[in-house]
Amino acid sequence: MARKTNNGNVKSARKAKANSVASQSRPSLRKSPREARPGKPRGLSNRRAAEEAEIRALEARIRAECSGRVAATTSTANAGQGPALTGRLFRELPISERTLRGLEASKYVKMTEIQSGAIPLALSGRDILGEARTGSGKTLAFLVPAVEYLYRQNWSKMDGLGSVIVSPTRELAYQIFQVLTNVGQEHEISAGCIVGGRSLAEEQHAVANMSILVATPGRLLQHLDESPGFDASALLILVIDEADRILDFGFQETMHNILQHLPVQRQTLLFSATLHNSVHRLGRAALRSPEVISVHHNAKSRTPETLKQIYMVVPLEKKVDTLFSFLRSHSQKKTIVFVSTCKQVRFLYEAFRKLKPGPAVMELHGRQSLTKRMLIFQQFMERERAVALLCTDIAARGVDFPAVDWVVQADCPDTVDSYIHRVGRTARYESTGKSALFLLPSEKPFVDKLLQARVGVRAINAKQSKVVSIQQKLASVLAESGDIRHLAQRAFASYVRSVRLMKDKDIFDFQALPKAAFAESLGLADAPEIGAEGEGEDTEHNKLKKRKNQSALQRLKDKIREKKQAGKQAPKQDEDTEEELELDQPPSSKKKVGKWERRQRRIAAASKAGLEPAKEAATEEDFLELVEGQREGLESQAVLPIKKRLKIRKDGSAQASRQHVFFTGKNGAKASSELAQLADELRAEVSEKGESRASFLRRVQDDLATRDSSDAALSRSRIQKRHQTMRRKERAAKGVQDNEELDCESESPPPSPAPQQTEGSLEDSVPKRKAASSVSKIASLDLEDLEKKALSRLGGLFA
Ligand SMILES: Nc1ncnc2c1ncn2[C@@H]1O[C@H](COP(=O)(O)OP(=O)(O)OP(=O)(O)O)[C@@H](O)[C@H]1O
Repeated sequence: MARKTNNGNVKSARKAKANSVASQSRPSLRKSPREARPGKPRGLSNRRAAEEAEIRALEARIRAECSGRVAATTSTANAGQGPALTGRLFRELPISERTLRGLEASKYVKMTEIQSGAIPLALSGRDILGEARTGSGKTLAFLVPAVEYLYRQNWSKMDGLGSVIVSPTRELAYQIFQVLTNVGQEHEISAGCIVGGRSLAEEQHAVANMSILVATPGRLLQHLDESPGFDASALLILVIDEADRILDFGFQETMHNILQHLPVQRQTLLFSATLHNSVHRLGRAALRSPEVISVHHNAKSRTPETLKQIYMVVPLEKKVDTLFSFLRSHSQKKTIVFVSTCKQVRFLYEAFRKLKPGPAVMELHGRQSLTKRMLIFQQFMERERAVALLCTDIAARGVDFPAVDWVVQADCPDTVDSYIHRVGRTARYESTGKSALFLLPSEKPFVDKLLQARVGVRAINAKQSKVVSIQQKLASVLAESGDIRHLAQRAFASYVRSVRLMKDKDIFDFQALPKAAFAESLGLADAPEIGAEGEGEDTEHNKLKKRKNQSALQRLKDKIREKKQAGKQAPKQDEDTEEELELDQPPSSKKKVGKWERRQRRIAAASKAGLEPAKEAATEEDFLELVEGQREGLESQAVLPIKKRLKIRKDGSAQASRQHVFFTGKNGAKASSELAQLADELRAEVSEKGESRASFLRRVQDDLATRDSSDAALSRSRIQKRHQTMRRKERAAKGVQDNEELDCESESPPPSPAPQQTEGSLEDSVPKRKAASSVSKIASLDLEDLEKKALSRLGGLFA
């Protein structure tokens, strides 16, 4: 049985037994299994003798059943017509009992199309270029031949590296390795997984003894270059999974260097759900007259038929609200959310952790440590529902999370191929799934590209009533936490930069991005600058530049905010601390609670986040509505109006520039409400006269807004004048002249000093009762004044 070592490698507990025998001779390079075997002495035990007999029988069967050449492109008979499984059993293949037991223990009995197409050819020693839809079982299509080849060669650790599987990401490498340990559990073959992010020295000790390695390209090359005793010169079989991604990731050079270390005479298998031209180019360099197995070549759709795909047109400034609302409406689902950059993941994760959309949120991106990535990966695998994984494209390829209900692409992918891989994280194998793509209005041409590539998507709108605005909440979160504000700035900058760097300028229009509104939607006061370097980040240089361009008022506000935040600054967490790994609702620490209690908790959480609890129960059907009058798959105008709200920051300043800002003086508050009442009355009157309600409303509101502050100042000066007049009259009644009074004052004991009159502290200069009556009088005076002016204007308009 295989056992795991500390560094995650798997070794056979009994592999040493055969080593001494195997090391006596190495198989010659690029021999067919049949040719390679005779030079290799085998053990003498009965079991070994039985295995020898089995191997001989297998080789005979492979020659008879698998060696016939096939056409350059093979499409299976029922390509794309039905379930992934064919009627063919693994047991029918010429493979060892050990592998069969491993497959059956993992519940693999029947083969999928790509397996039944590729495995027999691979067993016969052919090079293969294999293309099949996401989730169609490509992993077994290359693992079974890889294990079998080594078994038939009686390969041991003394022979060096016999088989290597190259994967573009650590997560995928880890997953392939897990499948390998299941399928190969009965074999006495040592296997390991080597990926970046671990100690090279620790791995160096182990790799020299490995017969099969699953590796990321960079780390593999590092070992080939630097690890003493690591010998790949006798390699039998090279597998490149997600070959196109390996090239996209810029691993071309690395792959070519790796190939320099490998024998020319070897078998090579190359697999992906999307094989494009660059893969064929690599294929020419790495493969010898390959068989092209393209299972879904003639299928109606390039994506699984059990996948329902929709898209929504979401303006950039509504994206975060829409994503939050989507998760809230699908709180019991298992969802993967893709965004363009690590920094967006970081920000959304921290923000959503605070605002709690409903499902537990998790984050996965390339800036996490390996340990953390693996932990999150494992945790998301194990969660069955009520969880949302926010991630970058590192989780887009190959990873096989079970039972994912929804894939949401919050940012448009760079290519159709990326789209196909992302949505492929759901509807895997025989299960169903759904995907939603958010497109900016300027990105709508991407739909045509999808349709041209045989990817059917339907236009859907989000129901307006189900989209909640979290902008105000985000602004508060940012005001409270300097760290999250910093993340928001970085998320903004990295997204904008990513759009600018996109190659497809027909889809990605950097100029069309509503940057200020986008920044506001993230809770930021204004858009961070996007410069050539250190873009949008809080570098000293950027801060200085920003300050220079700001108004004096803005600078003062920022200063106050910074001071406040300095007081509240939470202790900074180390990026890789274990606390950060904890989920919002870790399943292990959860006590079993009743339905009622769960609901109460949900309500409490929702009200804490300032959200109405009733909405939390909304279902996906409540959230989505089909765009009417649209042909399936065609573009639509899916606009998502979201209620405009007055955004008041913690420091009291209003956020949106076109908002009506109320006068905040003690008298002003009253005046404002009365003015609003007047405006209402006038509106009713005007609608009778037939003026457009909207234009009138705008006019009166503008008028009121500009007048609020000047009226308040006017009121104060009138009160002052009236008081002075009253005092003068009182004195005149007493027969005292102003100058006499002054003289008197200098001679008599000094009266208590008159309070200084400052703006907004009018009542302090007069007795309280008097002040109150004055305020109401002044307010009504102003109203009369305004009313007269408004009516005279209306009279002019409607005369
Ligand atoms: N023959 C089979 N019988 C039952 N389940 C299978 C079989 N083959 C594969 N599966 C299951 O189907 C799922 C998808 O398989 P796999 O990850 O190999 O797909 P893939 O084609 O490599 O997908 P991707 O293109 O996304 O990498 C896995 O959960 C796997 O266990």
